[in-house]
Amino acid sequence: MFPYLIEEREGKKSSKTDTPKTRNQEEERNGDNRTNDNNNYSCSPRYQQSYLSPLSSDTSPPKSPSQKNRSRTKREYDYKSDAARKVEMIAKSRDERRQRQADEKAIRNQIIHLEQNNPNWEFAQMIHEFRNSLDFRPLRDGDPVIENQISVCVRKRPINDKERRRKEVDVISVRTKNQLIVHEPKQKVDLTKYLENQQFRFDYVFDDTCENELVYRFTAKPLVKTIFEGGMATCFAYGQTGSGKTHTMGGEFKGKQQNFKNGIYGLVAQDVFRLLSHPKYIKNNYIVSASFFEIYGKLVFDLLAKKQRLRVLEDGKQQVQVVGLTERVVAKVEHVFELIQKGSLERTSGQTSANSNSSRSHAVFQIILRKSGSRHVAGKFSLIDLAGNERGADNNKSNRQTRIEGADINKSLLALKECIRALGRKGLICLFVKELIASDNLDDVQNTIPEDEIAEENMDIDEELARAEEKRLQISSLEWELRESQRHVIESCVNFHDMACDLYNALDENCTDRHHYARKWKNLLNEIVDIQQGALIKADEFCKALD
Ligand SMILES: Nc1ncnc2c1ncn2[C@@H]1O[C@H](COP(=O)(O)OP(=O)(O)OP(=O)(O)O)[C@@H](O)[C@H]1O
Repeated sequence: MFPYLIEEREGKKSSKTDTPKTRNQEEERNGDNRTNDNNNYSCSPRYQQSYLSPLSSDTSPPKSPSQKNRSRTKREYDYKSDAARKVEMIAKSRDERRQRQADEKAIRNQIIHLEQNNPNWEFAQMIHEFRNSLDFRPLRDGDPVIENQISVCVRKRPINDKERRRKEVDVISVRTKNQLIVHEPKQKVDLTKYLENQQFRFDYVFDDTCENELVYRFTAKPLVKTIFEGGMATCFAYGQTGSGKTHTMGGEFKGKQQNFKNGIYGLVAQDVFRLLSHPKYIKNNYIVSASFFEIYGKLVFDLLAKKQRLRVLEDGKQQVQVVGLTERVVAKVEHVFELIQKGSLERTSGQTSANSNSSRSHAVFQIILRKSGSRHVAGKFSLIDLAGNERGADNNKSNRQTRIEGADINKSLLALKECIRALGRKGLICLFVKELIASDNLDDVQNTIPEDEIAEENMDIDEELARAEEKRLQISSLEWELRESQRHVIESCVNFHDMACDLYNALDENCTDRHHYARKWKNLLNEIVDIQQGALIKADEFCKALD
C-alpha cells in the first residue's frame, strides 16, 4: 500500500522535472544532487526534515556501492515511515471529514423531517442543543437520603403517546438530583424564536426514568418511623391534571389496572407492617387501622362506606374531626391493599383535556397507630392525592360540570397554599427557608422551593375564581331569599291553619254574620296565596340561577 502511493507521488514529480523514471535511479540522483531532492520532497516540514537532515550534515568521503545501498535502505525506511505517517494522517482526516459530513447530513435530514412534522421543531432543536451542552448528574438509587422536617420534591413524568402525537416538546431537563431546568419557548417582536431557561431547585428531583420505589425511598419512607415515635406525618401529591399524582400515590397503571402495591400508599403500608415487628417498637403492641375519604367540592365522602356523606366539625379542643369516618382495623398488609383498591374505585373521577381518567376530588388515605387497648392515636400518616389543578385555557372547552369542578379544585388548592404560607409566617413550620428564587445563572441557584404557578396560570386561575366566586355569591344570596320565603310560607301556613279553624268554628257556633265570615275567609286566602306566590317567584329565580 505505502510503496504504491509513494511511487505514484514520484511519478507525478518526474513528469514535472524530467528526472529518473525508477526509484533506484531517483535515489541515486538524490545522493548526488541534494538540492533537487530538497525541491522535490518538500511536502511538509516534518517530511523535509527527516529526509534531509542526515544529508545536510554529511561531510564524510564518497561512499562505496555497498555503503550506498545500506544508507539507501535506511533512508528508504525513514522515508517510508514518514510517508506512512503522512498517509495515515491523510486517511484519518479523510475519515473524519466523511464522518462529519455524514453527521451533518443526518442532522439536516432530521431537521427536514422535524420541519415537515413538527411545528415546534425549532424549539425542539434549541432544547436539544442546550441539553448537549449540559453535564447531567441525576438522582440514583445509591444517593444518600437527607432527612428534612419538610421536603419539597418534584417528579417529571415521561411524555405520553397523546402528547407525542400532538408533537409536543419536552421542556424539562433534570440536570442533577436537586435541580431542573424549564426551557420556556419565547418569541421576540421581530419573530425570532429563543429559549428562556430557568433553573429551579428542590430537595429532590426525579427524572422521567425514576420508578415509584425510588420516589418513595426519598420522600415518604423516612416519615414512616416518625409515626412509630408518636409523630404525625403528611405527604401531599400536588400537580397539574394528568401529571402523575395518582400514578405516584396509588400505584402504577397498566392500562386501566392499577398496581396498588407500588404506590406510596401501598409502600407506606408495607413498611408500617415491617416496623411493627421491629425490636424497638414490638413492645408497644400497636394496632393498625386505615381510613380513606375524599373531599369533593364542599362535600366529604367516606370511600370505605359506599361514599356516605360525612360532616367535618371542630371539637372542644378546636381540632377538626371528620364525624362518622370509617376506620378499619387491618391485621396484615394485604387488607390495606384491599382497602386502597376499594376506596380508589369509589373515588370521583371525570375527564379533562389532559387526563381521560382524572381524579376530581382530594383523596385522603390515613394509616393510624394505636396502642393495644387505647383509643388514643399514637401516630398517624396522612397521604393525600390532591385533585389536579387546571389552567382556565385548558378547561374552557370542557362541560359545565368539569369547569365548576375545576374552579372548586383551584380554589381549594389556593386555600391550601395560603394555609401553608400562614403557618410558615407564624413560624409553625420551617417551610420558608425554602422560598423559590429562579436564577438566570445556571450555576448560581439559591437553596429554594419553586413558586408553583407561573404568572399566566395564576391570572387564568384568578379570573376563573373571580367569576366562580361572583356566581357563587349570587347563588347563595338567592338561596338565602328562597329559604326565607319558604320559612315565611311555613309560618303563614301554620297561622292560616289556626285562623281558618277559628273562622270555621265561629260560623258553626253562629257567633258571626255570613257577610263578615266570607270577607274574612277571602282575605285569609288572598294573604296565603300572596305569600305562596312570592315564594314561587323566589324558587323560580333560584332554579334559573342553578341552570
Ligand atoms: N411516571 C410515570 N410514568 C409513566 N406513566 C405515567 C407516569 N406518571 C403518570 N403516568 C401516566 O399518566 C396518566 C395520568 O396520570 P395520573 O392519573 O396519575 O395523573 P394525575 O396527576 O393524578 O391527574 P388528575 O389530577 O387529573 O387526577 C396515567 O395514564 C399514568 O399512567
